[in-house]
Amino acid sequence: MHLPTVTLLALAINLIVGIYLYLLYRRKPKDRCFKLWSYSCGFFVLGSALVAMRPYPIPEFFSFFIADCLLLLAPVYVLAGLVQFSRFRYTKRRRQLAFVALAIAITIFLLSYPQPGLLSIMAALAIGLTFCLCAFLLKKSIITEPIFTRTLQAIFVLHALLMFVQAALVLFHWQQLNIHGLPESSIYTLLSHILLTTLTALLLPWLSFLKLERKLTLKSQRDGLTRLANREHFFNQLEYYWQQHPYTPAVFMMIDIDFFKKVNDTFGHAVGDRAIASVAKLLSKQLRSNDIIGRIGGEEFAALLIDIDEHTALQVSQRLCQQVAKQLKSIEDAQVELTISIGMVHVIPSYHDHVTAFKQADEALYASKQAGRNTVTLGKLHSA
Ligand SMILES: Nc1nc2c(ncn2[C@@H]2O[C@H](COP(=O)(O)OP(=O)(O)OP(=O)(O)O)[C@@H](O)[C@H]2O)c(=O)[nH]1
Repeated sequence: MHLPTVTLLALAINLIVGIYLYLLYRRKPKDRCFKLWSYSCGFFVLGSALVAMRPYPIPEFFSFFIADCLLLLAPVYVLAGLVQFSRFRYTKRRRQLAFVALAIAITIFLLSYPQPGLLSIMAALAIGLTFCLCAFLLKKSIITEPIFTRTLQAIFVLHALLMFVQAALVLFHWQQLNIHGLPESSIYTLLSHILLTTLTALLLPWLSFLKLERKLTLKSQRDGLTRLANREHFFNQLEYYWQQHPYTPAVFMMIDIDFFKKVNDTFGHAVGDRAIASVAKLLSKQLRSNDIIGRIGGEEFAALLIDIDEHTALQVSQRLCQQVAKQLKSIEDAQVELTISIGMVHVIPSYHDHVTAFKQADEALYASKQAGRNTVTLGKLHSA
């Protein structure tokens, strides 16, 4: 294997990917990750170019110390770009810690650069640890595309292992290090390092595309006013539940705000909107996180309470009515006295189809309205 040729190829690819990422950043300046990753490619290219100059008479300060600092900054910038795809909170304290860690690494590089072997070990360990952090961040990723995130994570872990192997190789061949501060046997780890870096640079932009896709999907499933599932998404979730849990009992619930027309007529549409949003917030707070809830009409909501018996469901729904009446006595200084009516049916998906459940719950809701509102009616369902 001719190392200079492979290095040149990797430099060219990273340069092209770096320019491509920078152009993406110029097109979408809000996606700062593209800028960070394009800088990362730039650092890798500059660092590798300086490393390639080691056999030539240029000061070791540049070909060793500066080169290894640049090579370390490459994964650090990858890491910084990954933060926005994870649930990791980048607090002020964590930022300070990151700067301290980077400053320590650079000081160690500075102290060890006259000793190329030692510098190789330190650089490999620092780069390896940074790749471990990248894999850790991806574990907390908001991207729900397991094949993609796991592939990228595997590349980071492999890269980290490779760097640790390289450090071990230098340590075990301390007496026979070449001009680069590396043993001859490390040529394969170096080659793999170059290939993995290039592969990472090619894969990273996908993260941003997947995030955009996720954002658009979420937007199309949510109701703009309440942030609950919209009608279509609610019924999709319902169908999915019917298929996945045929024998788990559940309660299908229809919820409607009472005399809402009067609220609009008396206080105006803006207060009406706030009232709908407040009821939605209270309902989702009162239900469990695995229950399904959506806004299926103007002032009408539907919910599926999962794995629950009739008696408990009655208690839950009565509590919902009480809490709305108790907590929503005013909206933005307007003395709005909100109440809700509920109609519900107890279902076992394999015995009852969801269209009939919806119809029966709606009839039960009508019965609650007829009974004077601010009340709950439990409808009866016949097996399909
Ligand atoms: N502010 C606001 N009002 C809405 C929205 N969607 C529907 N509405 C209003 O909600 C009202 C619903 O009125 P009705 O269906 O007659 O029912 P109600 O007045 O609540 O009476 P009952 O349901 O019988 O207790 C209508 O006036 C709609 O214009 C919305 O998104 N925002």
